[in-house]
Amino acid sequence: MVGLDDVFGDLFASVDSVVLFSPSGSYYERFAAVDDLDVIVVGTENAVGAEPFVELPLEFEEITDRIRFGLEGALEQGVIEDGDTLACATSVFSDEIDTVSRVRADAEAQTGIYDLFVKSRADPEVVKAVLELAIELGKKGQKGKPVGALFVVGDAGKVMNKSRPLSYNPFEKSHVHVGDPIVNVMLKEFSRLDGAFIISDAGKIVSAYRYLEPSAEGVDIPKGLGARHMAGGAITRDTNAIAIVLSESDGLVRAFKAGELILEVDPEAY
Ligand SMILES: Nc1ncnc2c1ncn2[C@@H]1O[C@H](COP(=O)(O)OP(=O)(O)OP(=O)(O)O)[C@@H](O)[C@H]1O
Ligand SMILES: [Mn+2]
Repeated sequence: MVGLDDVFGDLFASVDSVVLFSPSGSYYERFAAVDDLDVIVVGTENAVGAEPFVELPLEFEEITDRIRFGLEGALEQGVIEDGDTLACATSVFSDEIDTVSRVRADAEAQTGIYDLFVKSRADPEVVKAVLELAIELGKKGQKGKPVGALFVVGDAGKVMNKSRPLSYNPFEKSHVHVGDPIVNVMLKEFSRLDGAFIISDAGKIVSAYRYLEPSAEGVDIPKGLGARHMAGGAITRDTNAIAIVLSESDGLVRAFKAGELILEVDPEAY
């Protein structure tokens, strides 16, 4: 195996920082002990008490999403710089770190996936809860049948002004919040019905059954997506809300912000 270290060593030669994705404590300690090495930890929680730490809103199954999100967050937090070369160490096949990717941080290529959570008007926990709900709904369907759903999160007053009721609002006088298990059951139940759910910055369910009437001018969403996605995308251009859409037809969960598609995940992968 002579020379193998040299060849694979190129992967981490002269990197600016090492980015560890959800390392175990002992794994992290080994890196932290190396002199003059910038180590950044990325994960859904800071189990190793690392500094700097970049929080992931969910454990992206796709390694490219995971790394992209982590690096966008690290750029936003100023712990790496545009053009830095990074060795990103993550797990693909097991719970342990088994893969290293050499990646250059590119501020130009930002997808906005980090901003979606952290820089949205809505509380990141709320965005996370809605995304998880949409993924769960996509995975299981409703009573075994695929369902679609549209959640508009944040800037609820303005969203209400740009929409109208399709039916009586079951959340009219209630003060319930997304993330509460009982509320999630209700949301799943109501997802069979038409229209959008409107959720406030703090996660309060403001309304179900809303028909969105945003101006679709200047909205650039991929061709082939229908009215639900168009309405969801467009409302995020017209307001400071974000939209999380579960497609009944292709089963994917998509997130829109500022009129653009930011994130696409396959619930089956979670
Ligand atoms: N403007 C709107 N506001 C709220 N909900 C809407 C709006 N337009 C469509 N919908 C909802 O989306 C549902 C599906 O519509 P459509 O098939 O055109 O959308 P789609 O983008 O193709 O979504 P899917 O991938 O789930 O089929 C409608 O039955 C309706 O409940
Ligand atoms: Mn459709």
